[in-house]
Amino acid sequence: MAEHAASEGTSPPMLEVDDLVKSFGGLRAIDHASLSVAPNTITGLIGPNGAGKTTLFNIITGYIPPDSGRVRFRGDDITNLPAHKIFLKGLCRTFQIPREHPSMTVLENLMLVPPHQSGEFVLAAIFRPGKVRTEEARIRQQALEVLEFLNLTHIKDEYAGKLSGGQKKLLELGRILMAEPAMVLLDEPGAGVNRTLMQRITDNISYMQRERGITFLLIEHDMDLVMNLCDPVIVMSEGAKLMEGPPEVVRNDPRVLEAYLGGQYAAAEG
Ligand SMILES: Nc1ncnc2c1ncn2[C@@H]1O[C@H](COP(=O)(O)OP(=O)(O)OP(=O)(O)O)[C@@H](O)[C@H]1O
Repeated sequence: MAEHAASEGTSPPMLEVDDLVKSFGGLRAIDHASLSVAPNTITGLIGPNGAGKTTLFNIITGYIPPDSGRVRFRGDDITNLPAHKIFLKGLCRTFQIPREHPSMTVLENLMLVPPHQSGEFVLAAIFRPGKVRTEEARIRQQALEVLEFLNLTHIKDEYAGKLSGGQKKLLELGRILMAEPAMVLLDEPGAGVNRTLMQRITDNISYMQRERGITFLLIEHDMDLVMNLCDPVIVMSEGAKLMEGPPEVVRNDPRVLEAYLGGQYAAAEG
């Protein structure tokens, strides 16, 4: 974590959001939001309900256009690019990776992920079967390694539709590893999972950042997960960045408490 702090400011940002604005009718969901994510960090994005976190993710990943402002990924302006082009640039959101195919095995599900497999093309299979076989063998080997890493080898031949909710979440992380993106946006990876599984998910995200150099930006309401995993933490409130800092600083900042309590009071009054 200290390494991140040391490298901040020296390396160019992985992701930059510059003065974004997005309104839905009369409601300004994103209100001149600017923030950046440093490479090789697990950056947390927190904030009360309605702060604009999901809308921000939707704009970054090309699902909705902003009214104004820019998004840059590894220095490239990606504002208004279609979602699939952003994905191919290496910025991936978990649900962009196709959902598991319930009638295929866990192993087959992983093997489907990498883009541009020549095995997908019938003509390639007919005219260059050797190349297809080699590539398939390589992808199979990669999938087996991912399964071993996630401790899922014992269920590699199970149908994905039969997995428990927690196993499906781990398979989702496996699909990220297969896609080899530069950056992943995660929307509440800890939602609806028990503590043991939460720990496995946390460990896996840490591993992907540490060993594979993947940068993460994750929305999470579970403060334990945020405090254990993320550094820095960005706090959003009313459509813009309220503050950013290491988890222990954010946790104790009175502005953050006020933003959350304000939201709760508003909800209670509403
Ligand atoms: N498609 C939409 N049409 C109209 N209003 C929307 C739309 N999407 C989001 N909003 C509104 O924009 C505001 C920000 O919502 P958003 O979902 O981005 O917040 P959030 O921080 O992700 O909240 P939560 O933590 O509850 O998921 C909210 O007031 C929401 O009702």
